[in-house]
This record gives sequence, C-alpha cells and structure tokens, in this order.
Amino acid sequence: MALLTTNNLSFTYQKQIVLKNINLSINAGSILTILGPNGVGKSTLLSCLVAQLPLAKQTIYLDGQDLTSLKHSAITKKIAFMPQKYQITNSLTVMDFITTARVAYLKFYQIPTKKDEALAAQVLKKLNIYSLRNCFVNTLSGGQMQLVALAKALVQEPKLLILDEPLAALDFGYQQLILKKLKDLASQGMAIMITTHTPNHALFLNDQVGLLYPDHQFLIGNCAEIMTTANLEQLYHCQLKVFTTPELDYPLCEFL
Ligand SMILES: Nc1ncnc2c1ncn2[C@@H]1O[C@H](COP(=O)(O)OP(=O)(O)OP(=O)(O)O)[C@@H](O)[C@H]1O
Repeated sequence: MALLTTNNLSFTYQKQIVLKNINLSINAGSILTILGPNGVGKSTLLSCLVAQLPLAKQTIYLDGQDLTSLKHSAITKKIAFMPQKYQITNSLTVMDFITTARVAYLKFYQIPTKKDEALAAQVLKKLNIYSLRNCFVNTLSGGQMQLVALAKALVQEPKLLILDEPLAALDFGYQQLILKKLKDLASQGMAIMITTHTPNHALFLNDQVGLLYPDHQFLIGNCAEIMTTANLEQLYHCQLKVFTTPELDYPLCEFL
C-alpha cells in the first residue's frame, strides 16, 4: 500500500485555482521530485499534503487514513515538512531549535531527553554542520539555515520527508552531499518528496518525477519517461536539451 496518495486533489485560493485533480502516490523507499515554473503551485501542493491548508475530505490518504480525520500529532509522527522559508522570530541555538522536532514524541511539557539530543547531534554531524550546534538560528546565513531546517526535519524521524526547495540556497558541494543523503535515506526505506527548480536534481535522484504545468496539468511517472527535452521545454518555455554523457549513468539537462 502507498504511504501517501491523493485522490483528485484540487485547491483554490479565493478565486484562483492552483491545483486541479492532482493524483499522485508515494511509497516507502521512493523519491518523488516535483518541478514546475514559479507560482505554479508546488508549495501549495506540499502544504496540502501536510494539512496546512483547508482540505476537502477524502482527497489525501496517509497510510490509508483520510488526512482530514487525523490529529496534527498523528501526522507529525509520520510526516516531516521543511518549508521553503522559516520565519525565525526566536533566538534558540541550533541544537535547541532542531530538538523541538521531537515534540511529536514527547508528552505535554516534557523537554527533549538525552537520547533526543544524541540523535540531533548525530544528524548535525551527518549533514556536516555540527560546528553550528551552539549558534543562534537568527544569526545563520541563508544556506546554513536551510541545512539546519533539513536537520530539524530529519530529527523528527519521519516515514515521509517533504522538502520545499531544500537545495535552493546551498553551494554546489552541499547540493551533492544532500542529494546523496536523500538517496541513502530512501534506500533505508524513507519516502521523500522534494521540489526544485533544477532539472539536474531530478535526473540525479532518478526516481519518480512530477511536472506541474501552468494549465494545472500534472504529469507524473518514472524519471526517464518524464524528464524528456520536449516535456521540459513545454514546462519552462525555453530551449534546453536532456542528454547523456559517457561519464555519468544518469542524463543531464542544459540550456541551449
Ligand atoms: N496565501 C496565499 N493567498 C493567495 N494566493 C496565494 C497564497 N499563497 C500562494 N498563492 C498563489 O498561489 C499560486 C501558487 O503559489 P505557490 O507558492 O504554491 O507556487 P510555487 O510553484 O511554489 O512557486 P515558486 O516556485 O515561485 O516558489 C501563486 O499564484 C501564488 O501567488
């Protein structure tokens, strides 16, 4: 059974239709990458999947249960969501900030345990940002904050990790590190859904891909089937080429 499925998911802001009859499913161990032009509705889709926007009943199922019937705490035990931007209004240290993700597992007013802190430290080390542990989150650079936000999502130990443009502020080396980390996590059984503006990220992850078009069409399938020159030119209205090279076992996409 799929971990998460949508059934003709539609969403409208006031009178603006953003999502129309989206059908997707994501299984444990798979990565779904969503691509689409600015303003097309990628963040709106992710916000729907984590019940941050009002939903019609029976449009999203998590582990077979209607999302609208689940309590927030039941959802956060299964899904971790990293938004595109965090509004940081407090001055917690990185360590304190990311351990707040353990709230899903703690009793009311219980503070994170030593075990929670050990898990948080381990995640920071895996993302090469352990040196930031005592920094205040409101002093971090854009890329550092993005890595810390990802760490927070991982500390939640979700079955499904949903990331809204998690690589947008990262340097080239960190992009590679995080993409490889996502592949590792998927190979250990985590389901992952990410949005990106870089087709090469989808090609590198090489699993499921969804293309969201301005006319609300949603094309979903295997990377090789979906990531064609014709589909991407239609998506972005520009000239580009998807091509293979003997050095790599996955294709690349470049502007022409
Ligand atoms: N809170 C809101 N109220 C009204 N309209 C909104 C709201 N949030 C987003 N929109 C509109 O919904 C549409 C989709 O926005 P969304 O943020 O989902 O796009 P996106 O594909 O994630 O864009 P980008 O790639 O630029 O981040 C846009 O036209 C946007 O202006």
